[in-house]
Amino acid sequence: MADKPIKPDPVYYGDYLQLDKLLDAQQPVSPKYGPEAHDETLFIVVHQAYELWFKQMLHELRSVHGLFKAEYLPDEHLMTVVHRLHRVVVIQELLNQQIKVIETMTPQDFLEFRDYLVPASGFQSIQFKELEISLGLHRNQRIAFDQASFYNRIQDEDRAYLEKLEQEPDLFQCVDEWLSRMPFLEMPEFTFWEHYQEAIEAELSHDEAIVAGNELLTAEEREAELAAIAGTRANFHALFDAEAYAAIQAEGRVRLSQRAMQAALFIYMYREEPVFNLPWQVLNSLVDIDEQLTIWRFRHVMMVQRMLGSKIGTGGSSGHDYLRKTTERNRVFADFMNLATYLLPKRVLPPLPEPVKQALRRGGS
Ligand code: HEM
Ligand SMILES: N[C@@H](CC(=O)c1ccccc1NC=O)C(=O)O
Repeated sequence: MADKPIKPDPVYYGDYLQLDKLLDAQQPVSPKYGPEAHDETLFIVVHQAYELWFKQMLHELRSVHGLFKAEYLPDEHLMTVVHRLHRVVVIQELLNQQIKVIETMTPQDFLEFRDYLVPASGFQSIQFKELEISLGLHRNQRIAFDQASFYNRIQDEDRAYLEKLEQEPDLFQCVDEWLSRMPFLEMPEFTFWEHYQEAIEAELSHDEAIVAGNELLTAEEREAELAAIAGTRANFHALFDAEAYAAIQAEGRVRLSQRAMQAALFIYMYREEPVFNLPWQVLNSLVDIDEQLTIWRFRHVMMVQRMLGSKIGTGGSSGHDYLRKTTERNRVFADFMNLATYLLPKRVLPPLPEPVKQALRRGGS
C-alpha cells in the first residue's frame, strides 16, 4: 500500500463502463439492403452478451491455468481454483438460459436478414474456440469439417493465435499432471487396491448373473449386454496394467493417464476425508463444466433445427447435423463421469488407516 492516502478521481457511470463504445456497437446490416429487420438488434445483442461472458470465462480459466502450473498447489490456491471454476459453471448456466431469448425470434423473422450474414457464423467465434482449446479439446478430436474450418474459415491472425494456443498446456493436461503427482498411490500400509479389485469383480459377476437369468431378454440382447459388461471388465483391469491401459487409451476409450485415473478414483471414493474434499470439488466442477457445455451444444442444435430445419449453415456446414455430432464428440472431461462405473458403496470401502491419513496430510496436494 502507498504511504499517502489515495484520493481517487471521481468516476462517472457511463465513462467507467465505456458505454459510448458499448452501446454504439449494435449496427444491423439489414438497412443497407432494405427496411431494417426488427429482430436483427436482438440477434446482435444476444451474441455480444455471449462474447462478453466468454471473455469473463476465459479470464477465470487463464487464472486457473496459472495456479495449476505451479509445482505445488497449496490448499488456499486450490480453494481459489474451486471458486473460479464454480463461477464458470454459473455463467454457463446463464448462457444456457439465454438460448430461450434468441428463440423468441421466429424462423421467418430470421430470414428477413439471414442472407446478409453469409459467410459469417458462430464458427468464427474465436473466443468460443479458445474456450474449447483451453479446456482441452484437441484438434484431432474435432469432426473433420471443423478441423478444416480452422484453416479455411477464419482470418490468418486468428488462426495463428489459436494454433499457438493449441501448443500450450490446457486445463485437461494441467489436471492430469496434478493428479499424477499425488503421493498416495503406493502406500504399503494400505491394501486398498486388492480389496477394491475383489469388490468390483464381485459386482461385475453379480451383474452378469442378472443378465444371464433375465428371461425377458432376447438372445441377441443378452449377448450385447454381456459383451458390454465384458468391456467394462477389460477397462477395469486395464486400470492396473500399464500395457492394457495404453491400449485402451490408444483406442480412445479413456484419455486421462493411468496414474491420474487411479488418483481420481481414490479421490472420488474418499471425498469425505478432509484432504480429498477440495480435490474432489475441483473434479466435480470440471464435470459440471463439461456437462453445461454439452447442454449448451444440445440446446443450440435444437434451436438451430427449429430455426433452419435442415438448411445448410451460413458458415458452410451441414447445419444441425454437424452440430449434433459436436454434441457427442466434443467432450473433455467425460473420463471423470465414467469413473462412476467403478465406484463402490461407502459401506464396503475399507477405512483409511491412520498412517495413510497422516502421510496424506503431510504430502498435501
Ligand atoms: C438464430 C440463431 C442461430 C442459428 C440459426 C445458428 C446456427 C448455427 C449453425 C448452422 C452453425 C454451424 C456452422 C455453420 O455452418 O454456420 C452454428 C455454429 C455455431 N454457433 Fe450458432 N446459431 C445461432 C445462434 C447462436 C448464438 C446466439 C451463439 C452464441 C454465441 C452461437 C454460437 C455458435 C458457435 C460457437 C458455433 C460453432 C460451434 C462449433 O463449431 O462447435 N450461435 N450456429
Ligand atoms: N450460422 C447461422 C447464422 C448465425 O447464426 C450467425 C451468423 C453470423 C454471426 C453469428 C451467428 N451465430 C451463430 O452461429 C445460420 O446458418 O443461419
